[in-house]
Amino acid sequence: MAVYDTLNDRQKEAVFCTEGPLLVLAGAGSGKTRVLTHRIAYLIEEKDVNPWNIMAITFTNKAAGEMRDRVDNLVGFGSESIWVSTFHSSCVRILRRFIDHLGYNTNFSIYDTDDQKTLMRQILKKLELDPKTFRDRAMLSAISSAKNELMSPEEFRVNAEGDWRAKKIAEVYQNYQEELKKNNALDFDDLIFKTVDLFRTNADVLEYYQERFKYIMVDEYQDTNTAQFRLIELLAGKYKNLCVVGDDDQSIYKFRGANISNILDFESAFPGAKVIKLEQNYRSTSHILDTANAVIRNNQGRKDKTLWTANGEGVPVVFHQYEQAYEEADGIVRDILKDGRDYQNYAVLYRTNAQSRLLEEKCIEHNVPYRLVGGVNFYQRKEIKDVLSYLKTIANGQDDLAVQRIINVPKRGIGAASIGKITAWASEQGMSFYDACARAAAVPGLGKAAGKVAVFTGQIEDFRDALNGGATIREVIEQILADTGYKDELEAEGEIEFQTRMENIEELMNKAVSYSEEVEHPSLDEFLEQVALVADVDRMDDSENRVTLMTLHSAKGLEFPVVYLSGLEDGLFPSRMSIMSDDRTEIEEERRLCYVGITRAKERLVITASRMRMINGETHYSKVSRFVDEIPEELIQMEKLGPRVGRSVNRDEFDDDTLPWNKNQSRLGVSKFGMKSANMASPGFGKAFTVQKPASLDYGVGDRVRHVKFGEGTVLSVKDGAKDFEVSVNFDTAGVKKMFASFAKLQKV
Ligand SMILES: Nc1ncnc2c1ncn2[C@@H]1O[C@H](COP(=O)(O)OP(=O)(O)OP(=O)(O)O)[C@@H](O)[C@H]1O
Ligand SMILES: [Mg+2]
Repeated sequence: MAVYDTLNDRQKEAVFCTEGPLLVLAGAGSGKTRVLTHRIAYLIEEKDVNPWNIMAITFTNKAAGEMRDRVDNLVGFGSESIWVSTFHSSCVRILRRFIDHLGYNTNFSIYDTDDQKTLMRQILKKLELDPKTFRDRAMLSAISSAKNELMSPEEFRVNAEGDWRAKKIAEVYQNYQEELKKNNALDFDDLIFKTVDLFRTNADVLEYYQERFKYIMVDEYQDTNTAQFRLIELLAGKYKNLCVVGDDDQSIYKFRGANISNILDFESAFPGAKVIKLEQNYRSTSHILDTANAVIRNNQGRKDKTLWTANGEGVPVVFHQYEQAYEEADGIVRDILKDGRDYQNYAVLYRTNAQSRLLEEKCIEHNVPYRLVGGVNFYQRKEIKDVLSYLKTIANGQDDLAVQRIINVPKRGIGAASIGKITAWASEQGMSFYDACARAAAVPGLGKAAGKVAVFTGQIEDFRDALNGGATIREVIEQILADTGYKDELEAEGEIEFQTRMENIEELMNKAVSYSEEVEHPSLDEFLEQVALVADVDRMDDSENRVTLMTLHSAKGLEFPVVYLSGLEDGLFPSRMSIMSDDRTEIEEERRLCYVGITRAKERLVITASRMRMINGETHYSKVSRFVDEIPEELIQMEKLGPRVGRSVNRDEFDDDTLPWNKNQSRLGVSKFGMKSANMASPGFGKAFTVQKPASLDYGVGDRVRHVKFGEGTVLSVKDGAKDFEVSVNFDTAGVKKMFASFAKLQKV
């Protein structure tokens, strides 16, 4: 029984209690997931339960994979026939077998968000509903909520009585379901909805699965929604060997229909349920744990839990406030390098995906390998590549790939065949693709497309004129988005995608603004050059030893020796929306998210914030997050930093009076200032691109130097600019480039 010896008594109790409903309700890091894996092992090894009869449900595919690994390690055999999967993938397996009972074909397709939107747009058109009043995204979200609550179109209609808009939505829902069925398709929410439907209407199918899954376990139970609850209730209906583990303090998916009462009402839903509370945290030091407890204590209406640890105090939690968001990112990466462990020991967590951009950049700049979880590398994102391709085309039009990328984005009716003809003629004439486009009328066989190409080059010329006439890069980007119809095309894809993509583009615009503020004579060429330096991530090696960058939401259930919680600013985290909401539970959900973040850390927790952050091209001044204020002073250490990287602060200095707002002025603690005033307010403003200017350079004119991207070259000139050395290098293959010394990091060879 050596395996179980590593469990404490409470954990053992939970592992050995195999029959009947069981709720393990416990705080973070108390070994809930560990109980589940050991319980599976115990069932198989000690209770002779056939692995085939065990189902374990986790929240993400990643968690499912980890759980299977853990079970594999413990049991070593038979783990492949245990169902360890997410709700959705379990349901797909069930439906692939039995959905014909509901009149679908078992080879049904699963619609992703894009498919859903396409379908929805068709329906809105068919029903002649004004797409401004009935936005596809809003419709889909209403339908999703209905499905999460197991509400059919008919029920929706009955509920909608007397409400004109709701009645319309009911009609949309009805049509949407009919179309899905016609296409033999299910959307994501249908997977669970239809499985519940199948079980409710087919007693024999339900019984088959009840017999099959004699033992059911659910991790992260606090985040199940009503439909998922029903599903579990049905499956466990016969044997009632259901073990769920969760932590009401970690419920962070209310916006996806998670219903916290599933966990709070477990005992009434499953009479005779045993409840076990785990109180020892094995993950974190007491400083970290006390910090987490101090924060979550501010939520009302929670089941009070005591959580202690024998891990010792550990090092204090550290808090840094930086002046600028890029300094914050830089400070984090430098701290990682200073701390000096293998990279895989670190996770940097943030509230919104847009925050990853600066972190990625600083990792690249400092040569720190990283993995971005649940997101695409900023510069690999379609919209960023598109906008950069426009800028490259405007800059000189010599980058054929860039021009070809956007010649039909947004759609201008210039097809692959036309592009092929232009390409062929361009190479025949020995000119660039863009130059050929500019002479479209001369391209043989282009026909009607020639006119469309001319419209495109006309637009590019307009943008060039604007730039030459003094427009800023940001203004040109805005003009591109509006004049080409790019923004409209994005918007047509649906609200969620639109918002995310626009946020990313806005990040790029922030970058352009920072750049323009920084240099005396900003130029598009130089901007693109600087972007190219950081956009190049290909040289990253492929090893597992990387820093993890991810949102707080995707960090659930995971643990890391060192965790950085970044962007702890009122208005960002907690989010501006939650602060403005009259519904107190919104802030409480943010606070739970903060609790999740803090409790990911095993040994070291570093909390960071920035006083200024660019959001949508405007500088926002933010107060330190209220969550930081909830941490008792004795637990948190304000560390002094060098003046260039960040200013040392102690809590008194955060007093509202010292900052350019006061409590009464701004409920949000966020004030907006125009760029100029922001610049005056802080002499250090706007250095998103430069690292500290080196005191001197160890190379001079005539020396040979190496650059990570451009290779070797000879230094042509060095200019001692106000903020940095400007170095001009003639690279052997890449030609002459002008760059900032601190940024280019040239090595003398
Ligand atoms: N009895 C124990 N002895 C030693 N280590 C333990 C014990 N119980 C749990 N741990 C370790 O503590 C850490 C946290 O455990 P686990 O991930 O199971 O907690 P959890 O309650 O699921 O956390 P979360 O709420 O974040 O999901 C893991 O590294 C686990 O291996
Ligand atoms: Mg867990």
